[in-house]
Amino acid sequence: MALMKVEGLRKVYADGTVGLEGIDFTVEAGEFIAVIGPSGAGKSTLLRCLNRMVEPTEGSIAFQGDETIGAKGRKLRRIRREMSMIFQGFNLVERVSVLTNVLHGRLGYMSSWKGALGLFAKSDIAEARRLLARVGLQEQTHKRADELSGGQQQRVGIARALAQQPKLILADEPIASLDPAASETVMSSLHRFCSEDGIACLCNLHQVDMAKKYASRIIGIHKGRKVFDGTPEELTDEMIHLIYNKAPQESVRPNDEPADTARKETA
Ligand SMILES: Nc1ncnc2c1ncn2[C@@H]1O[C@H](COP(=O)(O)OP(=O)(O)OP(=O)(O)O)[C@@H](O)[C@H]1O
Repeated sequence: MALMKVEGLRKVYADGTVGLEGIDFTVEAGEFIAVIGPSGAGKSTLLRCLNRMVEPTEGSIAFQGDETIGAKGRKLRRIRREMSMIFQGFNLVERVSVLTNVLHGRLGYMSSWKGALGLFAKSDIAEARRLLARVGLQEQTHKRADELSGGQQQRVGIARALAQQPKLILADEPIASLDPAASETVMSSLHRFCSEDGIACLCNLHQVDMAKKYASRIIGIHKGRKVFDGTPEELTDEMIHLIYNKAPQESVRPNDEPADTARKETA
């Protein structure tokens, strides 16, 4: 069984803007997938629909065999804690310590009153410290999050995501705010930890070179439609041009389904 199976995913925003149209793909356990496409293509909408931060309009998202669309209460909480999110703007609580930010990754496993009071278990604190050492930030443990550089803050974001013990990490342009050196550190850390822990990752990226370097599979989106799904080797210059410059229905298959993909989906 695939870790995630997305079928016919469609999102139309309240103002009528079509964010996604007929998206189908599967994610296998441990796969590292980059999602690329021009600004406004629907990359963020896709990731946010997968964990229901954005409510999909139509379609199906099966995560570990459970339908995510329509899930509520405990079921939604369980789905979300096994699907961590990493954000472009880090989304740390700036005024609290680095350690506490990592511990926030454990909130989905705690009762809401314990979480509100910050009553973390000793084992969670030990694990958060271990994760901070893993991302090379043990010396920053007690600093306020906003005292760290952007690259360091994103490594806290990675440690927080790992604290959730997820099966899937959704990373929405994790390096868009970082300089080249910090971008490399963040991408190599994210890739290494996912690989070591068998975590799948869907990573939105603007940088095609980074997608080719780190992902085993690349999904290309143009105007809300999937126009490419293949390996880095299959992502030719022609395909890159297609993803970034031409609407599939205009350029590849007039009056037909979204452009053919370099690889057929496996169920
Ligand atoms: N809340 C919203 N209401 C209406 N339209 C929206 C909303 N959020 C996004 N959109 C639109 O949906 C489309 C897809 O946007 P999305 O942010 O998913 O693209 P993206 O590929 O992530 O872009 P970028 O790379 O610039 O972040 C765009 O046309 C965008 O303007």
